[in-house]
Amino acid sequence: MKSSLQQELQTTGDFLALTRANEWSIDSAFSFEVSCKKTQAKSKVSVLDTGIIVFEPLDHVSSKDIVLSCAVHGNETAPIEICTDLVKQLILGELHLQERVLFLFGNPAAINIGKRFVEENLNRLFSGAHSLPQGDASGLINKERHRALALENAVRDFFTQGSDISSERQRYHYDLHTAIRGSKNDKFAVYPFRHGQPWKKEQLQFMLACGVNTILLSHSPTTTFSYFSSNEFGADAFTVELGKVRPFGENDMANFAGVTQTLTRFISGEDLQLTDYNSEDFSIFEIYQTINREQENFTLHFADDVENFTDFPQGYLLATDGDIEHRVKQAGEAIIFPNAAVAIGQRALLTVIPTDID
Ligand SMILES: O=C(O)CCC(=O)N[C@@H](CCC(=O)O)C(=O)O
Ligand SMILES: [Zn+2]
Repeated sequence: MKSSLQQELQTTGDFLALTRANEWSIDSAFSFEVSCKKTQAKSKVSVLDTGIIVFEPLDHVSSKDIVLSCAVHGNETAPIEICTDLVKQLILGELHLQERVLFLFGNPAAINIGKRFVEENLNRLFSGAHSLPQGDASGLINKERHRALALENAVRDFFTQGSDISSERQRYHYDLHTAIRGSKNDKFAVYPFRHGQPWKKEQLQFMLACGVNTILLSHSPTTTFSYFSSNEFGADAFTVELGKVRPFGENDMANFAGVTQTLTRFISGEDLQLTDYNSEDFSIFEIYQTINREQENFTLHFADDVENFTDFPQGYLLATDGDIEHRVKQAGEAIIFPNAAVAIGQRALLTVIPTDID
């Protein structure tokens, strides 16, 4: 017998509503079949937990396992709207499903309060960090830590089950975010550390098709979600920043048409219409300084409305952390993700310098 959750979901396709109504878990998982109204292809839809839903083609063998995540930070609404819309189209049979897709709505309770997180920043809890004491949250067992573990398990199961279907598969994880500040480059992506493996031009071409022409290359392991999937499962993974944090309904979705269109084509197996790689199409940076807040008394020495990718002269004092001064070391060094209010021990600022991948 269908549960009321299932009935509601199959009628409305509104997975965000189900997710928001169940902040940390649902009573029991459920699954059902849908047929695409255009192609008649059948898919299996499995709701594994709140905010965790898998779509799997039933009529053909797929070759890609795609993870699309949003709301790892609860107030980053544009990605939530994009994923909600894709999920709705799939549930209502309006979009052909070619590949296996796992959608994750990371932090439903944080969505409900319109905040980045409830107790602890979820995107600092992956690769097992949920089980380690860290920063001023040392020793805490909170719901975000449980959620990080649940999300890790969902990704692990999804990729592992894919390998049972066929051996030659490609894995992807695009973790969709928005930046707290405005950015000179409105859409950009963090390419997690690849431990010396080459940066993939084809992935940058995919980003470009999404309207993302600015890439930050990371040179060290992090506890972010995209690094987890890249490092542990060999997925092509990015943290993708789509504009600036705004409340639901205030996003200019036309600004994200490239992302929506490219993700739609990707999951439905249409030609992605990627252009040939041309370095001039991109602004590529490498992460140069990672400045953590280590002291109670941490100050940034620029205004709150200074945008991401603003550069400062060599020697400029960017931040003081107690007695420690953090200054610009190189001409062209620019700031990303400044946030003086992070927990002690966490990243308060990145700097980047221009580079290329040739
Ligand atoms: O704008 C900001 O300050 C933060 C936006 C955001 O949530 N960014 C991610 C980036 C993750 C990564 O480095 O891959 C984060 O800080 O978690
Ligand atoms: Zn975010």
